[in-house]
Amino acid sequence: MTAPLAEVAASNASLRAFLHGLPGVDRVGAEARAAMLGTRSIKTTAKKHAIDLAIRMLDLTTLEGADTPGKVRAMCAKAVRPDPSDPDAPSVAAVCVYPDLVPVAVAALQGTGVKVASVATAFPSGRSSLNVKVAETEYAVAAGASEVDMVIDRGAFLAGDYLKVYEEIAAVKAACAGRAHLKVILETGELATYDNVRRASWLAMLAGADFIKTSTGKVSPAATPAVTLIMLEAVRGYLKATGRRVGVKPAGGIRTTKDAIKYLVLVNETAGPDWLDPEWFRLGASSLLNDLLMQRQKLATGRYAGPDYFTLD
Ligand SMILES: O=C[C@H](O)COP(=O)(O)O
Repeated sequence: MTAPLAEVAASNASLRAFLHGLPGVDRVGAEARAAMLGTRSIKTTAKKHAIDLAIRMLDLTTLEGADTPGKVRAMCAKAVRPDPSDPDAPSVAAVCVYPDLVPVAVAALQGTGVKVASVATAFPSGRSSLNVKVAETEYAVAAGASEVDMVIDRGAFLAGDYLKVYEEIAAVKAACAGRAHLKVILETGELATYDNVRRASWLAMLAGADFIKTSTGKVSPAATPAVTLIMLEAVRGYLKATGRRVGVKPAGGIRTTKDAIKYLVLVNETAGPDWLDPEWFRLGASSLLNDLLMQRQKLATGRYAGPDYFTLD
């Protein structure tokens, strides 16, 4: 980190000065660029590659109060071998579950290479004490989660208490103890402005985020191309300023292959092709995988399998 950036978190005033000194987002320009990139068509040969890449980048997610060990085990089986009729179909990157289901997912995925991500820090609201948030993170990591998806304290952020948000992220990062990657969920649907999305992205990265993630999937709007564009610009700028690469994860409401491919185009054109890797880009989704598999099979055979061919997402 350059010297001035290292000093940014010395106080709330210095954080505020830095974050409010970032260039303002041109809302109309960002939305127009995201929309324009969304209309790019790609060749059929590239489409097969894009679908496989999207599967490899997928954080297959279930975050429901009604989740059961059986549901998580079934999801893990699907994560490893999404299409039982095609051994060449790639596995997803990770499954994402609530902390108490981490042991179930870890047992089911042992030796497969599919990672286990746990939400933490009083997901989705983030309303609890720091002690509880840190304890929940420690619990998930001790249970074997190799990725932690935390939420920021949006109340503190919107009240201008940037230092509180920074210190919380840093404490959760410390609780990951070098054993888990930290994804920081900004919950962009609650941040009110694109300028705030840019500020929250930088704040999370300064505090140690390995990934910045758009949304919990519990708030509308969730991921949008324009918000993701702003976050991709932020990670590109942060790499330039510090030499450290941070990943990006749009999540929530991504349900179709068409949408997934739009995000891949956005990554390629905004952050650059170095981010086109599951190490640096993920798609968080509970019900995208079946559409990717159906489109994949359509490309291979020329026809769609019936909608009930694949097990339910
Ligand atoms: O992190 C992922 C999201 O919670 C999934 O949201 P979704 O159910 O809208 O796909």
